[in-house]
Amino acid sequence: MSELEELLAVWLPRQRWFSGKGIPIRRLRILSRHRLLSAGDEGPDLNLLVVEAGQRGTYSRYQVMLGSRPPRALPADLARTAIGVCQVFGGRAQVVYDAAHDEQLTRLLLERFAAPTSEGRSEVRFRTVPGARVHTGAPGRLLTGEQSNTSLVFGREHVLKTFRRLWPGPNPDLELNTALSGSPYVAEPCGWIEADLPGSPTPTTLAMLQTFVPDATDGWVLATENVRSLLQGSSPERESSFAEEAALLGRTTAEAHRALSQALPTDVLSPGEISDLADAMIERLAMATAEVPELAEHAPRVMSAYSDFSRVDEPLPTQRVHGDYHLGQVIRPEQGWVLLDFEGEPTMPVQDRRSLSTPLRDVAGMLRSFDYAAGYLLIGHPGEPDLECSARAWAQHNREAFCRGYADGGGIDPEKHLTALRAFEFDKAVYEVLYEARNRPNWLRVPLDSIASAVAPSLPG
Ligand SMILES: Nc1ncnc2c1ncn2[C@@H]1O[C@H](COP(=O)(O)OP(=O)(O)O)[C@@H](O)[C@H]1O
Ligand SMILES: O=P(O)(O)O[C@H]1O[C@H](CO)[C@@H](O[C@H]2O[C@H](CO)[C@@H](O)[C@H](O)[C@H]2O)[C@H](O)[C@H]1O
Repeated sequence: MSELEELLAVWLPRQRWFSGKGIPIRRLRILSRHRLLSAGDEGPDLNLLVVEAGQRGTYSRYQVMLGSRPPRALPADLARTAIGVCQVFGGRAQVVYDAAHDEQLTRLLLERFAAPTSEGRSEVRFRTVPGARVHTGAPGRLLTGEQSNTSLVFGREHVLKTFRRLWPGPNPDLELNTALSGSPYVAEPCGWIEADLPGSPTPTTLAMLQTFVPDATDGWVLATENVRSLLQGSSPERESSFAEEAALLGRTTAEAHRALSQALPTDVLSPGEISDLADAMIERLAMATAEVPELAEHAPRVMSAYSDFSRVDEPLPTQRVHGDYHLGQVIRPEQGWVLLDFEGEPTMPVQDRRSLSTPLRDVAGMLRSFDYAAGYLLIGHPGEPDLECSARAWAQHNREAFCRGYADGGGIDPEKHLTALRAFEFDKAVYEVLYEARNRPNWLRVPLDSIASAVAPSLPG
């Protein structure tokens, strides 16, 4: 490996968005590198790298936005983002760092959208949506938090989401946001960055530029504030006030699903295909149990739900769906809920995430999230049965409200598909067990407890 590759092999696994945590990187290769921007002779430069990390024989691609400056020219406030000192494009040694923190560079990045050059044959292209206006001038402020990607907010105008794990072809987030463009359910897409990468016949999406939705709070924050205040003994009206939000979210979800089904292909799952889907769930359960042995004691209960699902003999409509739907993926400005992040589950291969699925998968994801909001607040209160009872009642109340809103909004009635819904909820909970074990071991109890306490298919009510 080159000097830079060695440095990146150490830096990459420490990043929140690195999806291969816990498995050593055996080999790291820079697949492509482009000097995107240069602010002058003394830098800084913005270099866009696509690297391939090899772990246990599988190779994953990641995007790294690398800032570089002459040594000793790194401002003090960027020192903590330094990766090391090495040559980037040959020539003099440079200090290299995470460019997402460098406002001088992120400001220039936005300007490239406003003034796309004639870069038709360039390997990295900035694209703007016809008719979209890009407002420049503000630096990109890095959004912190538990993110799978890296998002930069420019004033109150735009968000640039740079995709970290790269998969060949169009990114589903861009694809579905574009399909819903003009609707009130999404932030308007304004542009994207794409590149031709080795081994991929179609351009790969590197980043997506959207309008910023100002004065919005995300659903996870709203829900956990509500359940927390309830647990602290505030009045029951506060519980019902969130149920109204949950019902509106259900309705909005149904409307967004309908808009997606009108804009993009649809199909129907035959009973045979349903049985194949149940087999895939069983496989995922086996994989997760091998990595998280605590799952084993609950496996019979989960298997029985999958087995009931495999015998469902009525066709299920399918379409493009969100794929990783939870309270952290929806924000609430004054005018209503807005859906974000249509990328699907970050670790799933992109061809699976782009395939058609039943909208019940998203319904199940959001129902799990109400359980999560309650379960998360119980982490610090083990062995408090009254608290547990109130938190679970909160979750149930909001799950019911969401399902009612979904059916009222014209979606398929979740109450009429309890067997399928239960299987999808378990499948999501199994995914969450793996996700938490790899990323937030302190949270592992949340999905495990849900699996342990799930009762017969009586949801909702
Ligand atoms: N267009 C937007 N307007 C306002 N906030 C946004 C917008 N897009 C993203 N955000 C904020 O950024 C967070 C992360 O965005 P998301 O697309 O879910 O990224 P990731 O895939 O990294 O989780 C969201 O929870 C939300 O708070
Ligand atoms: O980074 P993404 O938002 O794309 O999704 C991943 O991370 C999520 C956590 O940040 C994770 O969601 C799980 O935790 C949420 C609370 O933090 C909870 O609302 C969700 O219901 C639960 O699944 C998501 O699964 C993962 O793909």
